[in-house]
Amino acid sequence: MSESVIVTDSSKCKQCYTCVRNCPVKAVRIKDGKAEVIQSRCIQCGNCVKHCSRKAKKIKNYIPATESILSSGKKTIALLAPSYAAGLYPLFPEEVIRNLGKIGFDEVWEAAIGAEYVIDDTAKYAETNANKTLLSSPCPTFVNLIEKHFPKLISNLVPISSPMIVTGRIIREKYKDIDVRIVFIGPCIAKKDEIMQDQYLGCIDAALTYEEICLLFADIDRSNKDHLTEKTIPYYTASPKGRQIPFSGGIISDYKGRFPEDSLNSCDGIENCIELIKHIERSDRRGEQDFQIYDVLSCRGCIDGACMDNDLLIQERRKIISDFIVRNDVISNQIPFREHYDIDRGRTFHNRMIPLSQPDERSVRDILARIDKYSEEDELNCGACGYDSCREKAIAVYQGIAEVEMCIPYLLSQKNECYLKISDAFDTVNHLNEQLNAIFESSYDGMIVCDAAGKIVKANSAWRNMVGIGEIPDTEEALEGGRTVYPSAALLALKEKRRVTFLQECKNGRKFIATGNPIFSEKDEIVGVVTNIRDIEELSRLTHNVLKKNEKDTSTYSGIITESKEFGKVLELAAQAAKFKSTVLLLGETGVGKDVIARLIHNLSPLKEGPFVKVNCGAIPENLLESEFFGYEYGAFTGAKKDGKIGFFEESNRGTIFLDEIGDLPLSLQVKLLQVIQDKNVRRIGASKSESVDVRIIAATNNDLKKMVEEGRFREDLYYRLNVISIHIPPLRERKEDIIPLAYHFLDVFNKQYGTKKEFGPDVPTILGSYYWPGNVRELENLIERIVVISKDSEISLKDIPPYVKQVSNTQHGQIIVNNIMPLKEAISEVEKQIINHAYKVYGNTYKMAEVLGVNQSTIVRKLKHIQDQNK
Ligand SMILES: Nc1ncnc2c1ncn2[C@@H]1O[C@H](COP(=O)(O)OP(=O)(O)OP(=O)(O)O)[C@@H](O)[C@H]1O
Repeated sequence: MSESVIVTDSSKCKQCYTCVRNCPVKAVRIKDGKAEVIQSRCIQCGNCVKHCSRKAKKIKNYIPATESILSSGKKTIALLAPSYAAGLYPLFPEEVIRNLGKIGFDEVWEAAIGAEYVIDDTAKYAETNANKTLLSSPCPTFVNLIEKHFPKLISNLVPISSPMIVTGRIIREKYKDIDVRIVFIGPCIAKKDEIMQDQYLGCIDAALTYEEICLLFADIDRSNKDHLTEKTIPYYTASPKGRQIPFSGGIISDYKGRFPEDSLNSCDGIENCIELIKHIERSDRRGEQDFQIYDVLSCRGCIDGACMDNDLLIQERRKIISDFIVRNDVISNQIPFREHYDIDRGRTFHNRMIPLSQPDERSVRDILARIDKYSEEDELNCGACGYDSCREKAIAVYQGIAEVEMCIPYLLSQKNECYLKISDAFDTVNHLNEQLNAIFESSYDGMIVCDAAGKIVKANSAWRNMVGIGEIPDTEEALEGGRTVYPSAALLALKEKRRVTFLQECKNGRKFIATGNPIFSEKDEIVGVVTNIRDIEELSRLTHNVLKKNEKDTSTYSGIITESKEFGKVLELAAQAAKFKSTVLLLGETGVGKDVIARLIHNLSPLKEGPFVKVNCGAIPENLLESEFFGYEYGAFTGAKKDGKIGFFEESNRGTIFLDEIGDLPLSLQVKLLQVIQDKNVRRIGASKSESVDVRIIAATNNDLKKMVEEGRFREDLYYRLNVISIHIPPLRERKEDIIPLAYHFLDVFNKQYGTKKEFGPDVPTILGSYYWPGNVRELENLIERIVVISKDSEISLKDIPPYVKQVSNTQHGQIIVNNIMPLKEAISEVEKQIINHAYKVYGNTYKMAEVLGVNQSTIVRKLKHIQDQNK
């Protein structure tokens, strides 16, 4: 195989894929992001060279070879392509000939001389091969196209050498006894390849483009040696017949009269050529033949060759050549070439096709999936990769000539994802730093960080205040040296390479519990130490104050403890309801505080001086209910007290009757209750007349009364009578803020009750705060009582907490209660938000949260940030 005519300068290639896009035969391979021409597929049309804005495509340079030819002392002949008059414009032909002489050529020949033979030979061949469609062969790009991509049509090519080769052979025949050197000058890249073909070796020695010859001409001007090198050289010219070959259809224009006009056609432009080939293949298959001879040129004629380097329009070039065709007076010594040489003008063609492997459907889909294209919808076919469709590109990937990452939309989405990850990581780091600083600075403990030499690199204000130091001295002596603290936990931890805790005294006389924590590198070397100091006395004072403050804040409704918004609303509603005598219905699970609220309403109401009578409707035997509620007269029934009995209603006259567990009231009594509410009258059993009563009714239940009404277990009319003002008291798990204050409250209550001074140890309130509390406040109250009674030490520690509380707290197995119907996505994000918020309140530490919630710490940081942003 001949050497590459077009190569890529990879340092200039910038992955724009323009060459891939413009290559009509996909002869560009992308490897490691760089384009390279696949010589075995390249047809040297020059499209990639023309379209590369980076000028990264280089064509084989014959200038050095030409220069050595010119200085070889041998007879040198310049062979000008038939388009030269337009290609070298604005140089006029006479100037071109003169310049060629100046740079050292001995003669100039027009390749159009050989064209005359080619035209005749093609006609003769056509006459003897009338039964097949013939394709002219002077255009080397078109010949490459057939040989490398459509070899089936090789037999359609006219086996005649090009005008360049034919003229070259004539020259060699004419000067067969002389060692001549021939340099072809033309507009074509493919000519550089043609001269290297085995069958033409030794015919043409170099093939220059017009641009290259101009560079050599430029040397004349630079050397300013015009007068020294001036010589008149022979110039062999062709007839008009040969000179028209650079036009599209140039060969067949001579055949008028010789062939029927409807048997001749021309085709130019590479895309049209490919279409023509497909058309002929189809026609051949069908045994049809529409034209006998096609004159084919891959460019729009040689006048539009790949290396026509001037700015002329094609029409202007056409005009120049048309004028030139009939000019016979270019220079004084031009020699119209009329000699005849019987040389070999034939040629052979070869099948040079190297087929690429074809993938099956699955392989294509696999490749597409690698760039997130799973369905046809994902295939954008944007063409940015140089291929018309994602599928074509996937096939090219399979064939090893494209790279899967060449997809710009995919790369952009990757870039965005990457950017998001990086910015997330930055956010996380910043956030962590901020958090760390905030924690460090706001810590109640005094904290310092020292380097491996024991020099303080960071100290929080608590530490400075506690040890009584303003500025931290910038020396290793800052600690023990100045006896700021003694002994220094930091220095001891550094020395002993382990965590140390002991009582430490400061210069100002204060004593602290100090802990030094050495920090080790991955190589197990000490890189520093973090020390914290804690003033135990101060801490206990503070705890006491906090508890006192809590008591004060939460005692607006004496004995009722709350810190939550939810329960705060209940209190507000209760206070509002208390102002009127309306019936109030309290709804809520067992132990949530319905009793507490009922008493509150009574105490805040105008009836507060009157009685508050609580009746547990579920606890009274059914046969006694009526008499308990309404009382009875003397001798009303067997077993009745002698002097009769006053009922609950009468007992609560001018006060409040609190009907707890109202859902347990049998239907028979529900009717009677309804009457009392409506008539405000009660009649004792056995009595002849009713007594009026002035009672505020508060009912409570943990049942779903509405459902009971639907099921016929509770009277609807009574339900509406009771449900004038309903107050829902949320369960404790829905107002977690109340748990810890209530826990402290009950601790206080039972300490007083049992004469103890028990305290919660570390982590106990946190564990209590995380428990699910199905029995609500009552369960909490009972648990604290039990702990106070049972725990042995004055500090209540985790071992005193029953395992079921710890277990549920630790594993967060709390049941999630769903009250509303909402879109699942919203619900999930709401649950996530609540869990994260809750974990944050409980742990206040993203690492611990991550551990408990079973996700990465970075996920926690990101989600927390998202939640906080939402709340802004
Ligand atoms: N906010 C609160 N502050 C202080 N103690 C409370 C509070 N809420 C409830 N308690 C106490 O919790 C215990 C249970 O409360 P309460 O009896 O009011 O609940 P309940 O809803 O009426 O229960 P049940 O449905 O079982 O009758 C009581 O000892 C009560 O004093």
